[in-house]
This record gives sequence, structure tokens and C-alpha cells, in this order.
Amino acid sequence: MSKLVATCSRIREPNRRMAEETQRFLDSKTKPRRSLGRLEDLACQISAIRGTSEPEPPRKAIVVMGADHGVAEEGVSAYPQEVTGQMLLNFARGGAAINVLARHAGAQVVVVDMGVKVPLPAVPEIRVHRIGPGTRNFTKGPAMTREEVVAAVEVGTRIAEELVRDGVSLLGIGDMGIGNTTAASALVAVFTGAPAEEVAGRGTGIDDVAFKRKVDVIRRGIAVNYPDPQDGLDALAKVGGFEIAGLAGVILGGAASGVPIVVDGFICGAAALAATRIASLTAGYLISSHRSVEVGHQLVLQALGTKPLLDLDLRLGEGTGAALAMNLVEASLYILRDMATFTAAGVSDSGA
Ligand SMILES: O=C(O)c1ccc[n+]([C@@H]2O[C@H](COP(=O)([O-])O)[C@@H](O)[C@H]2O)c1
Ligand SMILES: Cc1cc2nc[nH]c2cc1C
Repeated sequence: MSKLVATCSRIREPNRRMAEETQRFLDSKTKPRRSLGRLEDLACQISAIRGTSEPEPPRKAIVVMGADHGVAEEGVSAYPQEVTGQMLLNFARGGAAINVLARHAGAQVVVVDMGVKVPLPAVPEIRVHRIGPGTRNFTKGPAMTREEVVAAVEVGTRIAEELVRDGVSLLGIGDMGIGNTTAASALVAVFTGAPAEEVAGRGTGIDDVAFKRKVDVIRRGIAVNYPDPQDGLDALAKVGGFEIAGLAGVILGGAASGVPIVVDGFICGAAALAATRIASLTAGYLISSHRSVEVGHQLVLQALGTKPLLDLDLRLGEGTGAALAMNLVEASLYILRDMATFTAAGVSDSGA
């Protein structure tokens, strides 16, 4: 059995009984029933995933994967391709938005080079798992081979499993890749059946001319490669990216290890959709952190059946929305652990 098949076979449905027990415990605390709204839902979801009605506040890590995209040569981004590698070095030095927000959330940042165009200088803060020097331009054929996509997904599953083994109990995911909103849009068009012009957005801030080009590139990518919407690996290989495949792997590995995964914006959402096509039970392990400005993200959220926690007009990527949402996830577990019950505090309950 391949490593990936073995990982997927370990994914279990979250334990609904634990969620119910946690809800009863929350109902015994000094507040009108359900008055902490979605914080209560979060605590219940995490109880079900962790398999305990009293999960401890988590140890957090955000896996940020970067890679380049052959399709960038079509002129679909507002920024040059070398920014991908330069930003990975910025992550390594601790100076990017994700570093600031992860520090605020108390989360470790794990930076992974999945295949930027030009190899980076070796630094201890970047894990190097290069599948190649960027994907191939998917308007001319598949972005990668079946072997490459499996290798990329398995990088992610391994990293997730290793982090959980080392004590991490809440994972976040983030992406970096010039051109990757084009790849993510193509994936979302494949998985949802929506037309390219409804899925594509402005990414890093392209003008109307580049936007038209982007829509055409997405259409051609799908027409040339004919990705199978029922086969997550096929779609990822044909129009995805190394970092998107790797992040789908982090989700699969996290779910197989019994930890929740906080998903960032549009690109991570496309990775999450791919993960659910590879193993449908992963859906119960996902927490959508925020609603991205990228228009296609709404389709992703609908397809995942999740409601985002935040709506802050973010469109940066890197895992920034995931880092912000981790504060809420953690807060829900502090409520569960530390809030007094009606009985303990001597406060009268409604009797309901
Ligand atoms: O996460 C999002 O929703 C998001 C929305 C728009 C852009 N981005 C980031 O911008 C980069 C891709 O934009 P583009 O225009 O080069 O396709 C990539 O590094 C993403 O992390 C991210
Ligand atoms: C500077 C820069 C930082 C980013 N972080 C994620 N995507 C990005 C794209 C650019 C262009």
C-alpha cells in the first residue's frame, strides 16, 4: 500500500458524541445557553476531532509552502516570479506579515520550499522539498506528472505527521507562489464546475487586460488537460501547483493524525477542496479562517460547506488569516477549560 493510501485510510469521522458532551459542558457554564455562538461550535468541533470532551489549549504550527508556477509566463500576476523565492527568505528571517501574526498567535512557522524557480541559499529556517524548478505551464500540457503530485502531497502528509508527533495539536496552512491564484482558480473551476470568469479574481492586483488573459489561461488549461473533477490528484497534477498539492497533503496528514487544520484564503481553500476529493472525511477537520477578497473564495467556502470565522478584506495569503483565526480557536478552548459552571459560581440557571 502506498504511503498516501495508508495515510488516507487512517482518517476517521470526527466523534459526534464528544461534540455533544462538550456542548452539555458549555451549557453548564455561567452564560445564557449558546450565547458564545461560534466559539461554542469551535470547541465542539475540536472535541470531536481530538476525541475528548476536554481538549487542552493547543500547541500551534502554521505550515507555509512556496513554489513557482510555469503559468506565470503568461502574464497573469502583477508581480515578477522571483518574488516567490525572495518572500520565502523573508519568512525565514521573520520579517513577513505571517511571522508577525504567527508570533502574536504563539504559533511556530514552518517554511517549506516545494520548488521555487531558482534554488535558494541554504538556511536552517527553510525546509527544502523541491519537486522541481516550478511547475510547467499548464496551457501547454499538465503542470506536473502523477509521480510529482504524489511526491508533493506526501511531503505535506509527512510534515503534518511529524509536527503532531512532536506535540502540535492545531495546524494552520499558508501559501506563497506568484501565479498561484491562476492555478487555484483552475482547480476551483474543475471541482465546482463554475466557469473561469466567475472563479478568477485579481490576485496580487492585476488590471483589466491581465484579468482577461487570466480567464483565457484558465479556460485553456482546462481544455488542454481535461482534469477529472472526481480525482483530486489528477486535477492537482494537471492544473495545480507544488505548494497547493503539498498543502493538501498537510490537511490529509493532519486529519489522519486527529488534529484540526485552520485553512487560510483562496489558494489554501483550493488545496482543501482537493484534499476532500482525495479523502472526503477530511472535511470535518477543516476550519475556514476568513473570507478572502478573491471572488472565487466564496465558491470554495460553499463547496467545503464551511463558514469563515473572519471577514477582514484580506488577500495576502502566507497563512495570515489562519494565524488570526487561531487566536479564536484557542480562545474557545480556554472558555471550555476555565469558565465557571453555574453550580461552582453559585449563579442561578434558567432551569431549562
Ligand atoms: O490567500 C488569498 O486569498 C490570496 C488572494 C490573492 C493573492 N494571494 C497571494 O498572492 C500570490 C498570488 O497572486 P497572483 O496574482 O500572483 O496569482 C500568492 O503568493 C498568494 O499567497 C493570496
Ligand atoms: C510582496 C508579496 C508578498 C506576498 N505574500 C503572499 N503573496 C505575496 C505576493 C507579493 C507580491
